[in-house]
Amino acid sequence: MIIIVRLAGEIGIKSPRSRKNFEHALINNIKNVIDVEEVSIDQGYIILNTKGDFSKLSKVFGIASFSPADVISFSKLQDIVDFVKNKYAEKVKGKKFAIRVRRVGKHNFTSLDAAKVIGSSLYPYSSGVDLENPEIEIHVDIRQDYAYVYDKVYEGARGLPIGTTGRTIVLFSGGFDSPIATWMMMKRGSSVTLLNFKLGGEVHKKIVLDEVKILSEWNSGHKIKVYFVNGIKVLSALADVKRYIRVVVLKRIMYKTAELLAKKINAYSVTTGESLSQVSSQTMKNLFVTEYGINIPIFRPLIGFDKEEIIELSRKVGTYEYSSKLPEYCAISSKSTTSANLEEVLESEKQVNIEYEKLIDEAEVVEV
Ligand SMILES: Nc1ncnc2c1ncn2[C@@H]1O[C@H](COP(=O)(O)OP(=O)(O)OP(=O)(O)O)[C@@H](O)[C@H]1O
Repeated sequence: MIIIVRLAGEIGIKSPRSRKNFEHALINNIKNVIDVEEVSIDQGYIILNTKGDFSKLSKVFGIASFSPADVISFSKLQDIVDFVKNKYAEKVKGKKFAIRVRRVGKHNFTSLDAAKVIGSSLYPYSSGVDLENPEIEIHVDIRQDYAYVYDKVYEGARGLPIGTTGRTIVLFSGGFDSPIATWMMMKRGSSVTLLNFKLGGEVHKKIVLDEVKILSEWNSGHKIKVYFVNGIKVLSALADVKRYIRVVVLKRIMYKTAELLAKKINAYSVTTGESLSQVSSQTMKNLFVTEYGINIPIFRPLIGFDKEEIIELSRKVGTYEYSSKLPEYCAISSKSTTSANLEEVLESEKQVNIEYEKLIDEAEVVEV
């Protein structure tokens, strides 16, 4: 079966060299998720020859849409008309239809001419033409001496192919936000490595891994590594830190651990699920204090999202069910200040004894 894959818009406007790299990465990613016997590139389309189930393409980033198609060669317009009539006369029975023609190459007819004759040949079998709301839409994409004919256009996930924009370390709590922040980075073509401060024992770990399993369906066949560090040990080291700044100090420890891990595995950013002022630790002032002195870009893809928007996305992505099971582990966040004092936080941090290298070395690493 032939499948036409349309590249997500942005890939099409890249320079020829980068476009080639993106196409190459996308083809490899596609091969990771479906059985491809043959592949070629044809003016903005990737053409796949596949035998198996192609539905997994809907979760491969970098694809705008895709269609199973017939490919026919022709020498005159009538050849196309005959093919479409043979294939669709039965299918348009009792239905309003539309013919959509796109044309590239030199021909002695225009796209409109082609649509008219193809349409006229099907008209007697149908309930008429409806260009606004057709019940069946037949597409004919004409090239020089061949054409793609199809009637289904499946939505792709858009974005950029995974693996094309660098690796990020995601601070992954397992709540609603960080899985969606992860998905947003994956959508922009990033490879992700997850870092979880395990605060709720095996229950916490299981929820995280269930979410990672869902996210890996969107990861174009690549594995996702999760580092579970001992969060309880970190919490106990914070016992003497004043309660109202404890959560800010904890977040700084998380950022620092993520920064160190990024350097170890050649990642170039840290991603979090923070959204401006969603909770007290996420006010602009507290984010400033939390990020102070951290020497790696911190990405917060959800910074401008409302909680409802994040939850809606989590239903679409598939993590909602698991995120909703996560109990509130950050009990220390109650009585937190919304305006931490930088000097006070830095001073308290000096009293906390954390061996960052050891935290990472002793982490349990699971690959999903
Ligand atoms: N236990 C944890 N392990 C790793 N990262 C964490 C942990 N807790 C919080 N984070 C990071 O800090 C961000 C903000 O967490 P916070 O608890 O303040 O808000 P939240 O709304 O509960 O976030 P989430 O919905 O992602 O759990 C999270 O999105 C995540 O990136």
